[in-house]
Amino acid sequence: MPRDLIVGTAGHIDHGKTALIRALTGVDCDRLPEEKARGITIDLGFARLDFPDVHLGIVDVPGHERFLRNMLAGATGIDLALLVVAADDGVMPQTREHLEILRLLALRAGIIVFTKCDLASATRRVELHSQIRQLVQGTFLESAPRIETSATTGEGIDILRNTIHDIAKTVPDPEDAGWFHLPIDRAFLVPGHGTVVTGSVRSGRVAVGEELERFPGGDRIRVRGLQHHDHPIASANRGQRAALNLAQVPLESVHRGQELATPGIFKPSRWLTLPLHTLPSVRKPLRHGLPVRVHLGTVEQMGRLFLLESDELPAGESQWTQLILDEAVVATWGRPVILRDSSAEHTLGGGTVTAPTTQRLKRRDSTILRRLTNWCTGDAMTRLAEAAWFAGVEGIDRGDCVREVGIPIREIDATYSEAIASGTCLEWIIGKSTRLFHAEWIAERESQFLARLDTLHQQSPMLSWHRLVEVWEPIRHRYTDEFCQALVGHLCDTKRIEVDQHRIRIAGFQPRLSPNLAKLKQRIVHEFRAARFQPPEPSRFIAESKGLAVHLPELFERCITEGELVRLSDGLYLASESERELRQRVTKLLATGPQTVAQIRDCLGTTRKYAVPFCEYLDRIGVTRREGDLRYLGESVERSEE
Ligand SMILES: Nc1nc2c(ncn2[C@@H]2O[C@H](COP(=O)(O)OP(=O)(O)OP(=O)(O)O)[C@@H](O)[C@H]2O)c(=O)[nH]1
Repeated sequence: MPRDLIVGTAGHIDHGKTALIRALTGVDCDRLPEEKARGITIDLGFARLDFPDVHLGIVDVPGHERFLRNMLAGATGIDLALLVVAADDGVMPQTREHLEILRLLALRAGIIVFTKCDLASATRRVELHSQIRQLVQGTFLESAPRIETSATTGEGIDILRNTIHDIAKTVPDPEDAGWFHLPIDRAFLVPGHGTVVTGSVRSGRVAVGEELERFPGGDRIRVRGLQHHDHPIASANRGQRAALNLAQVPLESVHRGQELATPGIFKPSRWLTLPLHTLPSVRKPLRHGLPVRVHLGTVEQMGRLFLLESDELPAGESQWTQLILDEAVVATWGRPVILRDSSAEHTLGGGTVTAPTTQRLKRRDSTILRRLTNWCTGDAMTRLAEAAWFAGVEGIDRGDCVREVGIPIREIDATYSEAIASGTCLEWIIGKSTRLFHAEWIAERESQFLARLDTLHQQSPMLSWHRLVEVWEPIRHRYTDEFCQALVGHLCDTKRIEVDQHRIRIAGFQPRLSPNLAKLKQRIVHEFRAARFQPPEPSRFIAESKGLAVHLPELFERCITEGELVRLSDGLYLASESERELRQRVTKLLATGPQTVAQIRDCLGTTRKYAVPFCEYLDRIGVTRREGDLRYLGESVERSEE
């Protein structure tokens, strides 16, 4: 199977790009009547150049500075550039600008083509080589082949054709992202067929009959037919020029700048975050808030610059930047963006998108800047983790990974699992969907939550529990209820909190007593000890505890958990020593034979009021056993004696 690649021209107006493509392929790319009349290229032109092992789609771009937006739309999808320089003119403004744009588009392969060499003497040609050597120094074209040609005499055309073939063979196979993406660069009507759009396929594959998503808008459209350089094809793949016949789509609704993609990958956003590099030719520093013209794929959109590191970005420097666009666009990690000034006179700079959907970020925040750098330069797992960190409470899912991490679909599962296995990310079920969160981001939320709970414990040290809503209230506006539930569940699973229905507390929390409460507790215990088998009623302490009465139930609970009191029944307590003595005395008495409640009462030196519930308590715990009016030794005692 031959490979498919896209070749694009670049260079100053009238430097012979269109004539060169005609000489190479026989195709005249200037198809508009106005282009023919004025002798200049206005819009993109297309041709093909096929070799047995590689098929090249050629995009011819205009050189005129006024049509730079069209040049950008064409240059966005190319794999190999032909930088065209007319031998008589030499390096001119758009030679420089187009080269800068190719660099910003992160192009790696290209050829320098000197045209109109029939007009240049041998000395001029030498000069030209030295001029271009200086221009391309330090760029991807530094060691590119330089071919002297003339479309008029045919000089060098065959050599150029062979060189294109050789270089095309060296262009590494672009990674197959596994999903279809085509930025639309043309739309027209074909009588009898309807609307047709064309573009360079940036990734993946589409077949006739498949459904795609169209952006902006996100509506679904069906591909009724496909063509490749005027020939019907069943499917179109990366690196091909493709024409798609769209079913039931009126021409008026389609235009350059729209994008077609496999459904579910893109998410429109008005925010793009990227490290922005300014061109050395920029005349004055770019200011924070500057209105700019943003080119992304074939899209051109007005927006503003938000500098994240300082208030100005001088020429030839880089800085983390957010672009806020007037209307939402679609991007993925690694997609190139070019910025021009608002009046479209100068290219200012560009970069590749790191965060395609992250909303406004805090400026001058070292954590954010460090994490953005990780997201930009890290391996797939690091990028995924950072995307999850920036997604915060939203988390990310597998679909988001394609867009935010820039990895092929087939690698998602492995990267996703690695992030979980390494402990970098946590996978939680939120409502009905499974989302991935950054473990550190979650840890920060957990600390906030625990700190809040701790504050409540400190404010009410006697209270063992707090209502969940009370803990959650101050921060709930930032998180969904489903997220709150997942967070509490995780804190509980990891044994950092205890949950009792809608009440929570820090695991192992023991209420602390204020001095007044400690005194009250001491008095209670003292009185129970002194009263022995005629214990006071708890309600007795209400009057004397004044404002502390509300804490009495908890105070009694605490006396029990600390082993000072034993609860015999509702409202009836004994000091622990008395309860032990009760069991011993009654056991001893019953060892002599069965006894009535009255006999037990006398043995304990108490009243009937207490003797009856004491006996019932002893029955319950198996110390005694009732038969009619008599009490016998219970099972637990008999067992312990066996
Ligand atoms: N003598 C000579 N003239 C040439 C050659 N190639 C192109 N020309 C002439 O140069 C002029 C511009 O050529 P084009 O091919 O339209 O230039 P272009 O770079 O495509 O122009 P734009 O796309 O408008 O920027 C035309 O009049 C061509 O006939 C060449 O090799 N020798």
